[in-house]
Amino acid sequence: MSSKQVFAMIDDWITRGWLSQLDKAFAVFLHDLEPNANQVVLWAGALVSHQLGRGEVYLDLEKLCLQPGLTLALSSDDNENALCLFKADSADDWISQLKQSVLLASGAGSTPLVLQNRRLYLRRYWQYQQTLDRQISLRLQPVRHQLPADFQQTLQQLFSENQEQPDWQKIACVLAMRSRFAIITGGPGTGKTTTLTKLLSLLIQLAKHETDKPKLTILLAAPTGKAAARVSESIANALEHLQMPEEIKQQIPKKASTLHRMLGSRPESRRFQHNRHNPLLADIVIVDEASMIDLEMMASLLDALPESTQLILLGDKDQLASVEAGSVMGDLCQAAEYAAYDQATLQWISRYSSESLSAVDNPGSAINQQTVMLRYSHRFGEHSGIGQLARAVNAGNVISAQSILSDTGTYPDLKRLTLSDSADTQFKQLVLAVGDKQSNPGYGHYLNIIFQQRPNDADNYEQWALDVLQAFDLFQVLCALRSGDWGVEGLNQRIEKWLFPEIKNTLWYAGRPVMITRNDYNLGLMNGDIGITLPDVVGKLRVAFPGNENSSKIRWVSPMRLPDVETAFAMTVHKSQGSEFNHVALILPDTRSPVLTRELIYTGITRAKAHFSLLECRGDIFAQAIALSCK
Ligand SMILES: Nc1ncnc2c1ncn2[C@@H]1O[C@H](COP(=O)(O)OP(=O)(O)OP(=O)(O)O)[C@@H](O)[C@H]1O
Repeated sequence: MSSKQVFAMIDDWITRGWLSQLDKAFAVFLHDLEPNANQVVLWAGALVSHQLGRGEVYLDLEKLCLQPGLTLALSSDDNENALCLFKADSADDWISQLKQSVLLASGAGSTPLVLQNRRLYLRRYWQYQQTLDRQISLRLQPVRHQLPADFQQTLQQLFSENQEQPDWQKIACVLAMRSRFAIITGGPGTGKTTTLTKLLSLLIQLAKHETDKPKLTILLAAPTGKAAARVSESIANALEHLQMPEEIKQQIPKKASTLHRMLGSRPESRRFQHNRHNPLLADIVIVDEASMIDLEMMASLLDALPESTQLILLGDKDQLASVEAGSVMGDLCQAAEYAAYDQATLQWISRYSSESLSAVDNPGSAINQQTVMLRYSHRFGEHSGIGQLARAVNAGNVISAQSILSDTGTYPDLKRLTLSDSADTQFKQLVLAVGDKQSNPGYGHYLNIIFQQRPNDADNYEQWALDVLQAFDLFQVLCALRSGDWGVEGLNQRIEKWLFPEIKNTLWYAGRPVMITRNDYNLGLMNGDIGITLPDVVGKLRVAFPGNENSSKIRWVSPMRLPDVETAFAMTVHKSQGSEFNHVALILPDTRSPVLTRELIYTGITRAKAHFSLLECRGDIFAQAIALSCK
């Protein structure tokens, strides 16, 4: 096939919606670099770019030849003919043709493509992966071969009230004392923050014992402002309930910053102020909501850490991966549920925690040895429909998930609605509901506060705005897609009309919630931050954003200074990561889509703290989504 024919086929794929102009542009770029490049190189370029666009950092050639439709997540059912091109070849055929090109190397160099273990990368992403592998493996070496004699007693005291058997929280602490890398994963309310607080108190005591260091430098971060605010709140809560000496409590950080702020972001640049030449000064760095971190950000973080810094990652491995390329947390936590510990790890656990775990037939990787999965949700007990539903979805158990959803007698925190059309009245009622924290709130609640509780005096303005922001957080409509009647765009238009029928041709109005869609370093507003448009003391519209992570003061911004925002009555599940709402209404579209996966449904459900409503236009989409996993 000539290059002209390849580009004609790529155009056909673009028409089908399978590839983008960006993917073609990358193939054209390769062709410009090597005009004689064979067709495999051009296709490989377009497909690596396509995979990156859907969050995959490499193209798996083996999988491509076996299951092209699935590997590339192509949306149509009639893709067989178009894909026979790939099925005819084996991965070895692809590799031997790729290796003839000057555009590809199997490691160091400057070629745009890198082939490693039958995986094809863009060089930049291969480098990120190298940084990640190297920096993590450095930290996996044990730094302690034994712990002080009185350590066990301190540990027993800290965990004396825990009822779980085995006590995974205790095991997580013991393992994290061994080396400079640890992962603590678990669903919502499994005690990640509580465990972290206890772990930090142990590490502070240990450092005092080992080095008599007066104070450890501990940094706490999360990928978004909202996630940083949540972890700060959880740590403050945990510290309130834990018994430990005041001098230790004082060393535990109470405020998290965003990763961007911690690393020192620079306007209009992907690079950070902190890197290997200007490392962060920290003994311990903790990152919460680590499932939201993409490969580039994780590589930047690791690049900025001195070798001696201990890194602790917390998060829920079963949540959706970041929107950007690379499901780092999911990859690092592979097989975490099997607790595939080797003999050395089992001995360490039993020696210091007195927990005895059974040996497994196939012990896992070095990363597995430093990973602990917390399994018992202290927030969603056995009677919580949200907890039960999340577990069934996560296990891919369609029958159980369906029956939990239908059993509203047993689980009053769940609701399931089948929508007749886009103007369904039940949906409208749910959105308009006033409710309050206890009953199912809709958007009527925050609007009541705006229009009925607006203070007459300037003194109470700040508090009123805080109340509005908190009330808006009680309810959120989530959806899977951006476009279409059931995507962010269609839903935002409809909900706006329902709530503000009198508003016409006006972009800005009192009550409009907006989400930032692009980092604005000058204003200190990050992609995903949400603000509400409110009239200020003299009636002029301004947008109220919660204070940044180190302050609880409202940040008032003029709408004129916010070019990159969109209305936020509905947001994608992806954008909702790191946030929680009392009531979540998850709307599934009326057509199948490769983005509708088990991880998306699980993430949507677990954003709900007290009430979860599933809104469907077609009965089969929920079951199909649960059956499809990103893993
Ligand atoms: N072992 C335990 N026994 C009893 N209650 C616990 C235990 N561990 C945690 N909790 C309680 O469960 C609740 C959730 O704990 P925590 O905030 O640590 O969980 P998390 O996994 O960090 O939650 P999130 O997913 O929201 O970040 C808190 O009220 C905490 O006090």
